[in-house]
Amino acid sequence: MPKKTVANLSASDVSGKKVLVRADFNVPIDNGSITDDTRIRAALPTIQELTSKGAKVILTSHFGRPKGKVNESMRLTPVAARLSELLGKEVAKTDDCVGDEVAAAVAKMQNGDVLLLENVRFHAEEEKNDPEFAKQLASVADLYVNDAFGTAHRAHASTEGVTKYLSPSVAGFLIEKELKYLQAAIESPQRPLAAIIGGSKVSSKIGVIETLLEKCDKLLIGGGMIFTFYKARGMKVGKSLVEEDKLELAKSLEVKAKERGVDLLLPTDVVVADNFAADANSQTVSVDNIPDGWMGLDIGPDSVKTFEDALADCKTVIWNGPMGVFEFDKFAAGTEAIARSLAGLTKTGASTIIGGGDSVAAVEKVGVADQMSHISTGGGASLELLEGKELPGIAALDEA
Ligand SMILES: Nc1ncnc2c1ncn2[C@@H]1O[C@H](COP(=O)(O)OP(=O)(O)O)[C@@H](O)[C@H]1O
Ligand SMILES: O=C(OP(=O)(O)O)[C@H](O)COP(=O)(O)O
Repeated sequence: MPKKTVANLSASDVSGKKVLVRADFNVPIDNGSITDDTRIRAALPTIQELTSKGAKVILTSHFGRPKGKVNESMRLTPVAARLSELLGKEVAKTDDCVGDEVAAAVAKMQNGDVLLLENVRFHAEEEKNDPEFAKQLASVADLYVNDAFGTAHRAHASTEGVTKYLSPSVAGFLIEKELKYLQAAIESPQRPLAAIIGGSKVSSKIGVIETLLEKCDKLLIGGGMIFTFYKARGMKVGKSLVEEDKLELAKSLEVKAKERGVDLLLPTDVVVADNFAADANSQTVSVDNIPDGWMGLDIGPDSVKTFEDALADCKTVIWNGPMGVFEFDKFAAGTEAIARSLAGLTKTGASTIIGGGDSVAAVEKVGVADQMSHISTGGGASLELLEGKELPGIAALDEA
């Protein structure tokens, strides 16, 4: 069901109104400095739309996993500072997200002002989706906008609970954009549709692989999970990563792909290392020739070529998870080649979608992030959406 969005709100719906906006400001911070402000910039269109229409914008977000207690290193103070710079206006911040201090700060707001509430996960009630806490959060506002795509798969007080106390409850522009690309890719893609799945754990990607087998024309698998597939075929994988309890599952996925006529491609050569380290000794071998005691840490050049050929005619490509241990330069070539290949595909008019998490870091490392059609701001959320799951933070919003 399509959801109501900020675009459906008229100036009179929001002018002079207090709008609680849930954003995902869970950004990487190192020693108090934000190292990647993508998620903050992604929230700006919604904030600016609301302030330009005369709303008082009250922002709420979590940061990290403080487990329901105040944690000084997880305050949102650096986010308020960065927001002030990006918006070109003062963004005040409270020391808590509920209580008298918040009520007083909101009472002082003028139309067009922006206020940031402290990390909502300092209260255990947030993750428990406690109704009383949700009511308290909602009490300072007139209406609700959820733009926290990265947290939309969590049914928490600030993402789901508050919608029961605020009306209207609508989606922000970021959630609208994420749904537009991710849902279209899976529900009504331009074909051929290819998915590239990498990363380290079969167990965490199994749901998405199963769903993609129903939808894709081609499924390319790389990363650490390929060795579970090889071992399931009875091949030797040396010291490579294997999930022993997923061998049967890997076999059944290959059978399912055949039955459905999906082209399931596994690498034919790999770069192996004599230990898991940036400076390990390495060699490229065929996958049926992995030496005892060595571990596969990247896909090899023949596999890159096979993957590139398979992708060449695709009109939609979804990518989630690196092809190898790209954090180590020696084992980054496969991931980097796929990133470049996708950048080239975008130029041919294909829709290229990066499903969050480590693949985003990879396309940024290669410098081709701006050459992708869409880069999701949610790792877990985009995976759940691609798996066909309902995201509670979106399901709870008003229908259009
Ligand atoms: N061949 C491999 N062996 C071990 N780890 C790998 C391999 N290929 C990729 N990885 C690791 O997988 C990690 C990314 O996994 P990610 O996409 O977050 O998903 P998940 O761990 O849930 O499968 C990266 O840190 C990368 O180093
Ligand atoms: O960073 C996030 O998730 P992601 O790493 O899956 O993209 C979100 O802010 C959600 O955080 P959470 O997984 O602690 O609920």
